[in-house]
Amino acid sequence: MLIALLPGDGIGPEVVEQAVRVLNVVTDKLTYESAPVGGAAYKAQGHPLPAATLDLAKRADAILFGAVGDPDCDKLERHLRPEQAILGLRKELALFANLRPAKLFPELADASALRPEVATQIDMVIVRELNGDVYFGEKGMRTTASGLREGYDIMSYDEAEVRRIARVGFETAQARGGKLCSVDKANVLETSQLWRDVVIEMSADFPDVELSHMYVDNCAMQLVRNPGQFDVIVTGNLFGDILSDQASMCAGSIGMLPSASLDDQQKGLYEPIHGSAPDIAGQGKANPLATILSAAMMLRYSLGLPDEADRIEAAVAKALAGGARSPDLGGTMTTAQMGDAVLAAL
Ligand SMILES: NC(=O)c1ccc[n+]([C@@H]2O[C@H](COP(=O)([O-])OP(=O)(O)OC[C@H]3O[C@@H](n4cnc5c(N)ncnc54)[C@H](O)[C@@H]3O)[C@@H](O)[C@H]2O)c1
Ligand SMILES: CC(C)[C@H](C(=O)O)[C@@H](O)C(=O)O
Ligand SMILES: [Mg+2]
Repeated sequence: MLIALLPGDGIGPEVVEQAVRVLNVVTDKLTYESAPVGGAAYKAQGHPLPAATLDLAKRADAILFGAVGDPDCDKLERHLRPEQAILGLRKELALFANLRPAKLFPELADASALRPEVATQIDMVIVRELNGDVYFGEKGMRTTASGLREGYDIMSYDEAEVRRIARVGFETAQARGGKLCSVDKANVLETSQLWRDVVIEMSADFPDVELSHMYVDNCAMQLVRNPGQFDVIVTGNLFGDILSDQASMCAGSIGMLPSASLDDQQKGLYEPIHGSAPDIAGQGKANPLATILSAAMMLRYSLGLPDEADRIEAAVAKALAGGARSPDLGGTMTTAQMGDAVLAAL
């Protein structure tokens, strides 16, 4: 099976390297092809998502992605910025369902920003819509009648978009604890009112799922107050982006959270939820566990290798139990040493 490796920028290549080392030990069924993406691709080829990179992503059985983002590129026209590469891949491949599991490894209770007795309750999946919302609406800069510069980004969802992600939310809840919390801002936004109406309509097909609704500002607060109340959260693109970074820190570190971005078949892109972390890039300080756990999700969701996925996840737990800690977890181990610790625990 062909894996497209898209390491990207900053710490992306550093963490992907460790994930490949781990994959190579658990299975010999994979072949790899790499391609530049993001700022690296812009600098080499003049575009953040070159045609050959997109073609590889389409041909591959699954994609393992690092991160994109480069401060050198922040002043480029938007369509040339590194971030357009990940947005383009998600859209071109119709990867609309982003699963971001946030679970506290018990050994990391002291790394969480929350009190240990609160943090240990965290075991949730955030199901984030990935192809719509304010991310993909009409946007631009214009001048108002009074001569002021004005930026605008249109937020919208149509009912079919809401239905397909809500279905993933309900089904994810069915396979877990049976609780789904739909997060929106229906008290202010029409986009959210439609979201809520459609989710309620769909709940008739899932009588076994206990559905609740929460405004996003309250959800941000509840994630810190009592994260154990959540089983599955389903939400839009922007709210899901923000809430998942917050959930990551409740669960110990942004360097711990993996993700799967799925289409309606088996195809998936797998990446840590964090970015290219320019502040620590090239220093061996990046925690590779989010990417290693993303590789495990890839084995499970796209490649039909659940036992190998279990093996990786167990090795990560064992490495943490054995004291493996990168700086974000309060330790001093390098990126490669964290990879070594997982390999030793396999
Ligand atoms: N999917 C993606 O490729 C993706 C995701 C988020 C941000 N970005 C991009 O990354 C760049 C930097 O963004 P940012 O600083 O807001 O977010 P970031 O996630 O890159 O970093 C935020 C903070 O978390 C730390 N951090 C992140 N990952 C870590 C890891 N694995 N181990 C240890 N510490 C880690 C960083 O050092 C930094 O202090 C921007 O260009 C942004 O657009 C890309
Ligand atoms: C880099 C950016 C476009 C991206 C997003 O907003 O989706 C990132 O923050 C993420 O969480 O994957
Ligand atoms: Mg994000």
